[in-house]
Formats: sequence, structure tokens, C-alpha cells
Amino acid sequence: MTQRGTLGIAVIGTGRMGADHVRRITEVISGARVTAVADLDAERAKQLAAGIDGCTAYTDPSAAMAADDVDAVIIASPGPAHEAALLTAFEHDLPVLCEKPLTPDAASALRVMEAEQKLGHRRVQVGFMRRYDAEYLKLKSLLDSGELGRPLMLHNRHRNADVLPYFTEQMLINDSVVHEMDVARWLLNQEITAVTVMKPKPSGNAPEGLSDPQFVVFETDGGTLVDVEIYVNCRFGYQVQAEAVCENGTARIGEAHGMLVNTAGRWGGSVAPDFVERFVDAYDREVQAWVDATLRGEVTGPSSWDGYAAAAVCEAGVRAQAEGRRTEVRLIERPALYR
Ligand SMILES: NC(=O)c1ccc[n+]([C@@H]2O[C@H](COP(=O)([O-])OP(=O)(O)OC[C@H]3O[C@@H](n4cnc5c(N)ncnc54)[C@H](O)[C@@H]3O)[C@@H](O)[C@H]2O)c1
Ligand SMILES: O[C@H]1[C@H](O)[C@@H](O)[C@H](O)[C@@H](O)[C@H]1O
Repeated sequence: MTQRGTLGIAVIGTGRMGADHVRRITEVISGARVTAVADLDAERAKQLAAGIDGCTAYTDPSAAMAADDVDAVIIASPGPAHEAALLTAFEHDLPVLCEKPLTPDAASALRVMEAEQKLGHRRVQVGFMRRYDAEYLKLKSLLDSGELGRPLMLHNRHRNADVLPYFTEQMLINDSVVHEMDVARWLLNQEITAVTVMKPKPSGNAPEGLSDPQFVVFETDGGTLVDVEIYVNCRFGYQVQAEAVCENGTARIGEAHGMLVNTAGRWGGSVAPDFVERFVDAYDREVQAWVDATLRGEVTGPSSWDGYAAAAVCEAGVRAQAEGRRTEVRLIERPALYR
């Protein structure tokens, strides 16, 4: 610990999410402080570090993780850079909160799990923050209580106002639908066994080369059907909704937020502009839970196994999307460390 009872954290990748986590650790949560930031963009890291007492800027993530005042790591670089950062964190036996996706494909996720198993203990929490959202937590506890009976179907809507120009068809699955892969597995306590992707005629708002929206269906080993409407250029705001249809009732989350206003012959509320606003409390709770567990010497939350399972479903999803046919998901047997 760099200071008594305070975790010194290195944040790797200081773009949108990394910078937001730095702000959160510095201003919102307790028990931790940012002692290092690393970004390939030296200027970006330097600017962020300049505002924080005792924080050093690096361009090399390995140098940041080797620093004496670093006790734990948040990885917020792009998905393809996660494997290398995770393996370096393991070399220093550091606890890690790794933004989703754990890695972009199943083979690299398997390598990460193998390296973690060699350490002999769990080190990774994956940043599937919806598991910390108040509404998702309520839905999970209702489903787990059995009050509604067995879940038959789970309908999901995932809408972003827009995405950056480099957003690809594959990212629709790997960056966006990956959240529904995780929440479906978590809410239902089931594994996803097959994926089908269908595409309506694209929206006029979709950029050239991106077929948007898409409709994704998961089959599960418990016989529940899960569908996801993913629409990343809906223009009107950020919306994430889920409805569980069970034997004895249904439960829906993500419908309304904030104040309801009546005016000029209309009524209504507002739609969050982006995930940073919609899930602010979930991100806060996620990072605080990670810091608290780390200070207790524990690792909780979504594991590398969850990251691997999602990566395997993503791989099947990308194939289903490209080939236009139902694609099965194959998982290895769950290693003892993750049972
Ligand atoms: N949980 C969520 O809701 C959520 C939301 C957005 C992004 N994310 C995830 O967070 C991660 C970052 O996304 P973002 O939107 O902040 O991206 P971004 O492009 O805004 O930022 C990424 C930063 O990482 C830096 N970088 C690139 N390669 C690096 C490397 N090898 N080492 C160190 N730094 C490197 C870039 O220079 C950039 O500053 C991704 O894994 C993404 O999927 C999660
Ligand atoms: O990386 C982002 C992020 O994960 C958001 O939570 C999701 O809604 C977006 O679709 C995705 O592009």
C-alpha cells in the first residue's frame, strides 16, 4: 500500500473510459488513489497526471505496473491490447480490473486464464458493469428468488445515439452485444450455446459499410431464448432495456429515468445521452467493490471465465453475422479456479 490502507492504482489507457475511471477514483470512491497513468499517447497521459498529486505519467504500461507505488491496475486500453497488459500485471501479481472485453477472442482469453491459473489464485475482475446497476441487480434477485417461475425468454434492447466512424460490424457484436452476452449468462445462470444474427434493411442513419440495426438471438443450455436488438445509430439517445418473460410473470427494466414532465399537451421524461451517464452509478459501484475486495485481499465480480465465455460467444456471433447462419458456441470445461 502506498499510503496506510490506500490502494495505489495504475490506469492503463487514458481515453474516454480510462479518464473517467481516474476521475472516479480521485473524486468519488474511497480507499484508493491514482499513482500512475499510462497511454501510448504521451501527451494525454501527461495532461491527466498533471492534475493529480503523486501521479506519474508513462507511455509504457509495463513501466507503470513495475512502479513501487502501484498496488493494483485498471486496464482501459482497447480490447486488442488487454492480453499483453493482463500478462504483465500477472508478472507483478497485481489485482486487475480489466474493462470489457477481457480479450477480443476465445484463444487469447484462454491464454489469460491459463496464466492466471499458473498464479494459483484469481487476479481479474472484468468490467461488466451492468452487474452493478441497481435495476439489473433487482431483476437478478427477482429471477433468483424463483417467484416468477422459470425464465422462458429474455428480450433486450441496446441503443446508442451514434458511434465513432471506426466502428465496424464486428464491434457491434464484440463491443456492444458483449454486454448482453454477460448479463444473459449472469441473470439466467446459464451458458449460451448458439448464436443467430439477422439484419433488417439498414437505417438511413447507418454509415456506409455498417449494417445497423441488427437482431441477435442466443440459445442457452437451460432452454431460454434471448434476443437483442442492437442499434448503434438510433440518434435519440442511449437506451438499454431488458424484459424477462417467465412462467408466472414478466419483469422489465430500463424503461424510464428521472423526472416526468407534463407541458404543452405532451408528457415525458428524458433519455440519457450516453453510457457514461446511464451507468454512472454502476461504474461507481463496480470500481468501489473492486477496491474494497482488493483491500480485503479478495477477488470478486465477473471473472476471467466470464470474460472467456463472452469472448467465445462473440466469436460465434461474428461468424453467425458474416455467414448468415446459426452458429454453435463451444466452451472448454470450466477450470477449478473459476467454479
Ligand atoms: N464498460 C463500458 O460500458 C465501456 C464503455 C466504453 C468503453 N469500454 C471499454 O474500455 C476500453 C477503452 O475504451 P475507450 O472508449 O476509453 O477507448 P478510447 O479510444 O477512448 O481510449 C483508449 C486509450 O488507450 C490508449 N492506448 C491504445 N493502445 C494502448 C496500449 N497498448 N497501452 C496503453 N494505452 C493504449 C489510446 O491512446 C487511448 O488513449 C475498451 O476495452 C472498451 O471496450 C467499456
Ligand atoms: O464500448 C461501448 C460500451 O461498452 C457501451 O456500454 C455500449 O453501449 C456501446 O455499444 C459500446 O460501443
